[in-house]
Amino acid sequence: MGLDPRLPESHILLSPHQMYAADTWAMQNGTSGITLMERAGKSVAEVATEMMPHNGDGTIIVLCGPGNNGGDGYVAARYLAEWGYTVSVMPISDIMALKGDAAIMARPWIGRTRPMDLNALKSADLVIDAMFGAGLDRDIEGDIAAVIEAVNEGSAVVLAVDLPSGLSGATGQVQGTAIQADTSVTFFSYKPGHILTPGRYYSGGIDNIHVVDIGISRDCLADIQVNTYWNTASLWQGAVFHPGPSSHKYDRGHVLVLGGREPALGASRLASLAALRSGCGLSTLACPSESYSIQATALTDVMVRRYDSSFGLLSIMADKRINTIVAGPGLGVGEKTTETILAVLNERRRTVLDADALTSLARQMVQLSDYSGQDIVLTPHDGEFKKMFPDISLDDRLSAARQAARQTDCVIVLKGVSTIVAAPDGRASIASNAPAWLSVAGAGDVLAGIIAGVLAQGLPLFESVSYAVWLHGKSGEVAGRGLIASDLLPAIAKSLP
Ligand SMILES: NC(=O)C1=CN([C@@H]2O[C@H](COP(=O)(O)OP(=O)(O)OC[C@H]3O[C@@H](n4cnc5c(N)ncnc54)[C@H](O)[C@@H]3O)[C@@H](O)[C@H]2O)[C@@H](O)CC1
Ligand SMILES: Nc1ncnc2c1ncn2[C@@H]1O[C@H](COP(=O)(O)OP(=O)(O)O)[C@@H](O)[C@H]1O
Ligand SMILES: [K+]
Repeated sequence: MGLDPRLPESHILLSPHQMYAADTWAMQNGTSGITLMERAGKSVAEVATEMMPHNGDGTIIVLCGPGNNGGDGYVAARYLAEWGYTVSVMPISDIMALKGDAAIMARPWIGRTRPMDLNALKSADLVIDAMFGAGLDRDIEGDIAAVIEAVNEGSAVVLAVDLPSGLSGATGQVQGTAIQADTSVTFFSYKPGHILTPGRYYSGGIDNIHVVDIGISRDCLADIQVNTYWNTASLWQGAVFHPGPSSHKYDRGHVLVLGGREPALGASRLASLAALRSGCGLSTLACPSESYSIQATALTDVMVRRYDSSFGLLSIMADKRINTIVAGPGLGVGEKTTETILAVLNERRRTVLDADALTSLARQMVQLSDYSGQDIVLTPHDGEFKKMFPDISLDDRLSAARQAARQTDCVIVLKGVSTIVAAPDGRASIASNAPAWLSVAGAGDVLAGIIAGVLAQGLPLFESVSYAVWLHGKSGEVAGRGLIASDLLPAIAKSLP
């Protein structure tokens, strides 16, 4: 079982560097490194027993690396041997070169230590991967890569200690090659690499990543600048708006969606309906005269207005109750769209820029940072991101989203399997709840509408956008396999927390 996302602070993610700070804090406040390692290794052994036949049959091999991850491995091997399992250690480096806590923990190991044997690894029942964890600092190559490949090709069930070896805890990327684990045991908190993809899959999937308490007090967090979060209820539940008995629709905001011309008329309809479903009080779709009658006929719950120029748009926006704008879905790419967006931005409402708006802005190189201090959300998928930020590499998506947020002073929603929300102040959330079948035409339009519908309710920006991304993923799960974008609309209502 993974961590319960409703637990307070379960959303905190610590990078490997921050985790070192937490370990150090614990050691300076009375818990020795040996004690932490003893608890870490014991918890690994406990999880291992759940992965083995209960009659004690089967063989376990513990692959031990040159650092403290290897130290955890020696402790786990000792407990498993004590509990009657057939366990051996296969070190991947010279045992005499072990240092510090790992050297101390290797000493009491009196069980079988065997030389590297790839065939034995392939046919073991369980392999415990204690090669590298937080200390991975370069790509895996050569003999160690061959060990990893043998484990991945073999039939053994694999338990990773802290992180699958070869996986970066900071980025979720594979460095050279990585262990494909069935289960992982990590300490104190998840790391970003467990939630980001592909790291989440290498770690065994979110339900198979155990977070265990090794006695580090939460007080350490006061000294660590936590700024990365798992996008779950514990992050935003305090910020979600629950209408009270006397609440009125005007308390819940009014979203204006800018619609365009054929052939993408459905996109803006999806966004305007998604906004309503997400709890805003009113939703209006403004569209050019030529598409007015089509949109007005298609929509019952959304008000439809016409505008043919920026001036026309401004007269609609003279209604100050309109507090959130969505521009992009079906709007068309070009100078006219850029002009419309600039007119909207000057009105200083909360604004979601998606799809065609992003492509248009990328072509015109508008300085979004000129609108600094305004609540603007950009929702690029990878293609749009590359056009908007050609100088930012997407190899490390978390850093990329953060960099773009800083550069534009906007909130960036970098869409994908693990959608990232990054704020200009450095905070970022990573979602893990979107099912693969959410990737359908129009799903992005629905997301833009959900974000606007939540933002219209006036709650804090970063938490609101993170919540909206979660709600979108949850709606995909509720709508189920085979969904089309419009199926998400009724599913939003069923997914509201
Ligand atoms: N006292 C502590 O600090 C605790 C540490 N813990 C464990 O310690 C781990 C971190 O320990 P370390 O900092 O020693 O780091 P690791 O044990 O993850 O690895 C560091 C060692 O691996 C080598 N290395 C890194 N990348 C390599 C590559 N690509 N190819 C070959 N060699 C490579 C480094 O040169 C170094 O010798 C955590 O992941 C966790 O499992 C836990 O026991 C809890 C307490
Ligand atoms: N493999 C995947 N698993 C889960 N969600 C995904 C996956 N691929 C894409 N998504 C999500 O699907 C949505 C697609 O949005 P987008 O690319 O804008 O599509 P469109 O423009 O057709 O509406 C985004 O919310 C994205 O995060
Ligand atoms: K490991």
